[in-house]
Amino acid sequence: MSIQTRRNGRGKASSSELHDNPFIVQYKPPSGETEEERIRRIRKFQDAQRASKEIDEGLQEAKKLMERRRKALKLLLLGQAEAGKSTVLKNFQMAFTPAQFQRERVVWRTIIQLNLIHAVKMIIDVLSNPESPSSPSDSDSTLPPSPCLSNHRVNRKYRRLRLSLSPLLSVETNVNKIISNARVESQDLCVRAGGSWKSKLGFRDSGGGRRSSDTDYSSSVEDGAISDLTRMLEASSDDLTTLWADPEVRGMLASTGILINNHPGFFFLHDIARVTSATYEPTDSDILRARVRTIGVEEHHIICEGEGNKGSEFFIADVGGARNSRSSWIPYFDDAQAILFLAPLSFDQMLEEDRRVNRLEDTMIIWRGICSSALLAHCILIIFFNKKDILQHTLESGVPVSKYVPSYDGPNEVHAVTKYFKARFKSSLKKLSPKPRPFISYETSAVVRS
Ligand SMILES: Nc1nc2c(ncn2[C@@H]2O[C@H](COP(=O)(O)OP(=O)(O)OP(=O)(O)O)[C@@H](O)[C@H]2O)c(=O)[nH]1
Ligand SMILES: [Mg+2]
Repeated sequence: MSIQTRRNGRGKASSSELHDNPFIVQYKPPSGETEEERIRRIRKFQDAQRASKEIDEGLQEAKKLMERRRKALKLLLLGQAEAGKSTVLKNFQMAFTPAQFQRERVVWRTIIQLNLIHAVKMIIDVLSNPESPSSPSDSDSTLPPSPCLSNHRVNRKYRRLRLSLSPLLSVETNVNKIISNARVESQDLCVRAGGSWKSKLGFRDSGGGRRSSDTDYSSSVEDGAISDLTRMLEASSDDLTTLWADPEVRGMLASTGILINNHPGFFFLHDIARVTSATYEPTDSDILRARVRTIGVEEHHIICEGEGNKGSEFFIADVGGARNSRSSWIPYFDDAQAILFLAPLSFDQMLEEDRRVNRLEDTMIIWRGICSSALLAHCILIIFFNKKDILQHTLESGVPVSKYVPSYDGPNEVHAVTKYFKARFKSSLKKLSPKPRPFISYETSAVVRS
């Protein structure tokens, strides 16, 4: 789309080409043109030429990107909400683009602080209202409310703690508003697909680019809220430690049926002094434990940095797994070469978006849909039986698989349970796939760095 015409063999435009070119025609000198009009016309012509050149360069860039995209491997991460898709993506980024990931650490620090405060909020809600916990219990067991809250002394103690933590909670609300999409109802921190939430948390891409004064203003508001959060957390460290160390609090959480090991923020409660310190820098393990719910589809272009595979490229699409996000997966089916399907064997858990639906049952329904899809018939399917550590913990704590899956009559032990479900997933692929495909599976704990 260039103003310049195609050239003849000697690098000159032919007179007929010049004559026909609508851009040239538009800027032809009219008869009786004054000197002032001539200068104005030439300036306009030069502006148009500049704009055209920019469009040409943009098109060239887009063409190059499409060509690179055509050659690169395209992966699609699928699975229900909280299956671990974004965590697997972080593993890829840590392994293949460590320098880029290093620059993002600042973002994860704030997310982890918010995750920690979210867990504290959950505890406070339970303390305030033990008979109807704000977070429904994780499993479908119905346990009686805690008896310890009837005690007045205990109530007074929690009221004081809640009061002293209230400034921290209001700062958290401010930061949440900056980065989240407030319209989405969820227990978790939600972000819209795209990198803008990361830049709000201080991540500056190496590309940089000029910032307008408006951007400078909102950045300073955001930076202010984030440093308030850090300051308030440090000031609240002792209160948080007291709250978490209290055996009555633990007892009460246990009695409401909330499985604290399954909630991201609770992991950071085991390390309050470190995470609330003003100089806190998250480790890789912390970042893998951090939780941000994906809404929509985020596509990541990975250009490997390491020696062995430097310059190799692939595209990974990370999708939101909640039920109302699943229709946004379909446009990505066309292009995908391989699907990494995350299938935690959470046999005793319910979906957050519909507490009547068992998580593992839901995962199997999604898997059957993927196996039978004609659009995905050409795709390599790889299944990750993720959250193996949680499965182990659940089984060791005595939760019987047969209570949830009556057809299971094997031992209540990780190896046997995994083998049983693996066979069911494999059989669905064999039965439903439009053409034969190998069953490729791994047992993973995505929070452990590979
Ligand atoms: N213990 C344990 N936690 C995990 C594992 N994999 C992921 N998690 C945690 O589970 C939470 C949810 O993981 P995500 O990767 O955000 O889940 P997702 O599939 O991207 O979820 P959506 O974005 O809502 O679709 C995070 O706090 C992770 O740290 C695992 O193997 N073991
Ligand atoms: Mg996600």
